[in-house]
Amino acid sequence: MAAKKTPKVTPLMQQYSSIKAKYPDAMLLFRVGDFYETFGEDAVKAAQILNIVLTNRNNGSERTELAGFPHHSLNTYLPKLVKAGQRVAICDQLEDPKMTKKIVKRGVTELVTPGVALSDEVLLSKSNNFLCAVHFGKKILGVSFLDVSTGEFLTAQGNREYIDKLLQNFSPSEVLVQKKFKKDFSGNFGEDFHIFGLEDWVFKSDFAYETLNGHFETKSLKGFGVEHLEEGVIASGAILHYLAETQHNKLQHISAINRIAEEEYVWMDRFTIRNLELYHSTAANAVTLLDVIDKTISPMGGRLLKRWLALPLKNAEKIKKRHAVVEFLINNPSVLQEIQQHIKKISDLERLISKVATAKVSPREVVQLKNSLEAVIPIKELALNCEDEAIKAIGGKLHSCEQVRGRIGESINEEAPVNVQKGNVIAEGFSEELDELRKIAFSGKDYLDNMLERESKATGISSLKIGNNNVYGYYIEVRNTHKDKVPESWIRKQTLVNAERYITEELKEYEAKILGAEEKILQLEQQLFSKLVLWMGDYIQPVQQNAQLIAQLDCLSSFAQQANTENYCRPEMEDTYGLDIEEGRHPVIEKQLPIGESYVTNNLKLNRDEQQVIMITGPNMSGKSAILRQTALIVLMAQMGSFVPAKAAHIGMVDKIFTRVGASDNISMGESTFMVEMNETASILNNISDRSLVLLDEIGRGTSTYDGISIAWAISEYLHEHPARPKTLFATHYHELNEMCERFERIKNFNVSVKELKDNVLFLRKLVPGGSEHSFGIHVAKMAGMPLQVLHRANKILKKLEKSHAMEDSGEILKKSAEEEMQLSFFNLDDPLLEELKEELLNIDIDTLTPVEALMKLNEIKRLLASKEKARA
Ligand SMILES: Nc1ncnc2c1ncn2[C@@H]1O[C@H](COP(=O)(O)OP(=O)(O)OP(=O)(O)O)[C@@H](O)[C@H]1O
Repeated sequence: MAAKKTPKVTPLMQQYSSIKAKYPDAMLLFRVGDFYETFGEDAVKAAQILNIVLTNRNNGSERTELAGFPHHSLNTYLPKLVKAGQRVAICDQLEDPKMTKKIVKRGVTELVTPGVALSDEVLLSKSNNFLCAVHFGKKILGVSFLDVSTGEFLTAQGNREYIDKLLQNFSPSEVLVQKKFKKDFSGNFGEDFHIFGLEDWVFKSDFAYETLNGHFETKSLKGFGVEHLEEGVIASGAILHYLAETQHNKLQHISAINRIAEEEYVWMDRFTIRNLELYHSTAANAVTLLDVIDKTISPMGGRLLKRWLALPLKNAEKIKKRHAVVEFLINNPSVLQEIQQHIKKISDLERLISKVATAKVSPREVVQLKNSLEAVIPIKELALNCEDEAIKAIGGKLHSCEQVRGRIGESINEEAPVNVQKGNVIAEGFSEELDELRKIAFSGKDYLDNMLERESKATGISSLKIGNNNVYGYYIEVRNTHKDKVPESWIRKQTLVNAERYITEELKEYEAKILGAEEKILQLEQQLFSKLVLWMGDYIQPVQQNAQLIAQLDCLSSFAQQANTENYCRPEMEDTYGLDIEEGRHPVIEKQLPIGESYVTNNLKLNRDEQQVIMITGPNMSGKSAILRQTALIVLMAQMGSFVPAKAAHIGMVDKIFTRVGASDNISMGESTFMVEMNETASILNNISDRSLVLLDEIGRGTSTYDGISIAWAISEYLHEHPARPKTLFATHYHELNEMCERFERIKNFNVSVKELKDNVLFLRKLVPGGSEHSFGIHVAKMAGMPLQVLHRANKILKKLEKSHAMEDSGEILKKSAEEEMQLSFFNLDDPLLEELKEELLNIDIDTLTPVEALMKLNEIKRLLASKEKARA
């Protein structure tokens, strides 16, 4: 019996499988003819993401899914795949199919991942696209960020909190970690990132130093000031390794690595960045501060503004310099207008030059680059003639890039196409050879007519004809009657009934020329273009420098324009620890008020001597949070160099801003949320300095009233007693906290005033001295449309509660010390619980315990005892 024939896998699929095996984590786009095809699971995913047809095909041994799209649609489909979080390996044909009889050689030419993207379709113009690596060192963590589309490469190292803050600031599109730390990463920094695991050996010190020094062609990294940051360097090494892995080898634009100079910037942790809604917001469609203040024109300006916002300065001199420029631009509107007019003509210089470095630039983009560099010239001249020293300095540093502009101008056609294959890239007059070829290709008929005329005259044959066929190419046809006049040098090729066909030396030459002319034109254009792009590699740094300087001017102009239209004032940076804001406003809320309503301004003063902690009480919705946030935003805007929404502001430099917002709903979030809130608050208390600004919004409300009050009290007391005396705003519902001002001299009560009407309250939104008597939650419920029945019932309950509450002295409760609580009657010596408690207590290290931790401990002990008592009952 004949053996059953096993169907053979086709050679194409064999090739596919061997390539796919090398990229198991990526979707493989396999070029077949004019299509990119995907197979199997990749095809299922691609069809779903791209909404293209999924088919089946028999590839020999089995059926497999298949989905594909035309190769010229790559730019449309690739970004969709990457945005969906796919890593995409592009597998191209590496030789011309016409040149081989065997199966075409194929290989992966690029691996596009969310963090390594150069295509405009994937990138957002005003945002960086960072690839990040995090190295979990023994004691500290290292981090590195690279935007391959701009060439910016940064590194830092520090504790978990610091790395967390940086991850928030730079929001990377992809994070590389050691495979074994993938879980730790999510545990520490959340699930919001695309993580990719790399092998352990990549995160080795020797390998990293070698890789970086190799890339920069240096002996050490001292020149960049990062040699000593071993953990950071390891992370940076992993990034460069990953780029090589993903077939990104042209990285000339990554010309430096910089340390993120932590000490130069205001410290804001992740909660602060989120709470203040600086540039991302938890609520969909919510407007961020960046949305409101960003008046930049260029993409690089937009990116820099975001960076300035994420990293406000601490150096008063640098801050004042920016303020001075903004003031100058406000006072010289024509200069401002002119600068902005020219910036409008500048494209994304930074990304264009990166494309030059990676050889991904198109002819049209090269022309854009030239035109952008041309627009820099009038800015340079204007800046050089400016009275303002800082602008003048920018003018001095702007590069005129004459050679690049000149070379591009003379070599590239102003109307060059996007695709070099389309031709007409190189300008006329740049290459003799090219001009000659073009003449042949485009004026072939004239040439032949001329030749015919010449030959007719020379031979005296009037009926000569020039033709062309597939077998003999170009020929001259002579009718039999004139056969005898044919010169000897002509070579006879074909005999027809009435005529003979000949070729001549000239015709042969011409034919060789014209036949290849068009192909040669394309080749030559590509060659010349590549040569130009390569040559431009020498100008990467000056162009990058121009991009940076233009970005700075753009940001400062944006500040000036915003200050003008929104009536901001120049903040005074003072050598004090105080904060004095006159008629301050919230820059975002004021833009969102319904037409006809105007923002109610508020004065606010904080200092370390008299008014260090302000306790702000007031009903829900009265505007407590707005005051807290606007204070932080004004400080932040001032220190990033902007003018501020106030009539006047005197600011003693702030070095850290902390904000905490209490969990509003302890039922849905569970008790653990409360503990998290406490832990987060504890971390503030461990990090405060004498220049810190602390904003606490309803801290402690996620628990029972007395727990909440106790905790809020303890925190405020701690902040007041702390030798650093940080400036603090505390918004709270607990009017009980108003008692604190009697015991602590630098705690002051304020409330956001409301006018009580018969059944309602009117929000006046003015911050006025003094505490408030009771809370107004029910009034707000009414405004929110709560049914009357519910409101009546709530009113009754409130009255009852207030009555019983009056009998207790809340101050007394707070004074109850831990010792007293321990002397509870059910404490029996033979009780095993006592042992447990004794151990707990002996293990407490009083020297390092913060008040909040003490309270939490106390809470734990109380709970233990309570459960015991319950068991007895
Ligand atoms: N100074 C102001 N001028 C005009 N409108 C304001 C002002 N302050 C706040 N508002 C408006 O009132 C709303 C509520 O303000 P905010 O959230 O600050 O109140 P709150 O007292 O913190 O409330 P809750 O206690 O519920 O958190 C804001 O969204 C804004 O629309």
